[in-house]
Amino acid sequence: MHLPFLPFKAMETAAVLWTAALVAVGVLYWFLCLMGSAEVKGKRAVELKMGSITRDMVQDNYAQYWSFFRRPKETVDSSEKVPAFVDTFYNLVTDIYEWGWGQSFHFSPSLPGCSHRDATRLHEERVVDLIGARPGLCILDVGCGVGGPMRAIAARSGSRVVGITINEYQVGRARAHNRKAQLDGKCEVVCGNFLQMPFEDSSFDGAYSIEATCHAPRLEDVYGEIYRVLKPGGLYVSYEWVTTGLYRAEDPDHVETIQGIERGDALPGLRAQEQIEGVARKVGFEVVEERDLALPPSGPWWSRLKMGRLAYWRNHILVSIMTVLRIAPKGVVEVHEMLYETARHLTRGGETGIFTPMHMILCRKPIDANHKANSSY
Ligand SMILES: C=C(CC[C@@H](C)[C@H]1CC[C@H]2C3=CC[C@H]4[C@H](C)[C@@H](O)CC[C@]4(C)[C@H]3CC[C@]12C)C(C)C
Ligand SMILES: C[S@@+](CC[C@H](N)C(=O)[O-])C[C@H]1O[C@@H](n2cnc3c(N)ncnc32)[C@H](O)[C@@H]1O
Repeated sequence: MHLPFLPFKAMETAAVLWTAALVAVGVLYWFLCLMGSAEVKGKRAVELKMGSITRDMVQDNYAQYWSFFRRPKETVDSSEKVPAFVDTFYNLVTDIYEWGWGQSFHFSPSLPGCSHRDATRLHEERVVDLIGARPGLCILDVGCGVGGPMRAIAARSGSRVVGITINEYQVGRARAHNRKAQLDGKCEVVCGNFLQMPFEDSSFDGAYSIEATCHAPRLEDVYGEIYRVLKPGGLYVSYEWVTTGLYRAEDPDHVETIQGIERGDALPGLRAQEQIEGVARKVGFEVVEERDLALPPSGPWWSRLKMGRLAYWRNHILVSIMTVLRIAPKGVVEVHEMLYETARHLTRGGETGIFTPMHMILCRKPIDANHKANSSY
């Protein structure tokens, strides 16, 4: 009487097992391939590469980077090697940034009721108004990353934008994004060092840098180059990473936070807010306006970092699984851990108010600059 019931039970169990297996495969696929892709889709977890570094060299490159930027600030500061290590840094982090943050590698004030994506775009479009970018002008993006800001600024203003980055891998990514966004007619990307730019004197109508000049060992070198390539009367705006007036060098917590930011972001040494204006004037600029865009009424720029904590854990599990499966090269877990630590220090810097990534300075190259320069020789 019970005989027909047994096979039915076995079939039911098998069906349950098969369904569970299928669901598990589906969840794994979703976890590995779909989830955690950048806000503007383009990078997925399974596509993480380490820039132009070959798989077997990732761990070595990370070790070299870490031992260089862990050194006392005074020895990093003056080193001629900084641009090469910054290049290594971006080989290591570019894909992780795109995957976990998007195509714009900077912060923005959080705005109530506004998505991160919109807040980012508005922070970028502010540049258009500040430097008066418009159709027919050619604008320089100093330290352009993979071109998120460049595309927003070209689309909004109608200007042609030329970006420069030291990292060859970013050049390839930026050009691919430009083509995909059908902005390759307006946006151009060049690989080079912003301390010695491959551009003619007085060749740009305007210029901007978003969270990039902090990588220069001496700010006067990059500001001097920007001054050189700008046309007289041209405007330049920069969003600078600086310590604020609340920073106390005698407070060990402050020092630990700032050093943590420097180590994890390839910075030769953060400058103080009040130094920026003097450097701009020293190279010849007139300073039109200077303001910390992080101050109220702006919402906290670090809230996006805090909200992302759960996602960082998921990402940590993902990169660990992918390293075990040999999909990602060895060393990615360490790089990811370094970024996690950096996010902690950046958040602390924001919460204590000792650090801002958006000290805005707007400068003009004097209209009679070339005349002045010629007559002084
Ligand atoms: C201007 C610079 C970069 C600023 C930011 C774009 C990046 C600073 C710290 C980065 C991140 C920290 C944590 C990562 C997280 C652990 C990972 O799972 C996903 C990516 C992060 C969120 C990553 C994204 C970019 C940053 C916010 C510097 C270099 C001058
Ligand atoms: C944090 S990213 C910001 C990128 C971009 N401005 C954005 O907001 O998305 C800093 C950029 O500066 C570039 N950079 C740093 N040092 C450089 C140098 N010496 N010459 C050229 N580019 C440099 C990096 O390659 C990177 O593209």
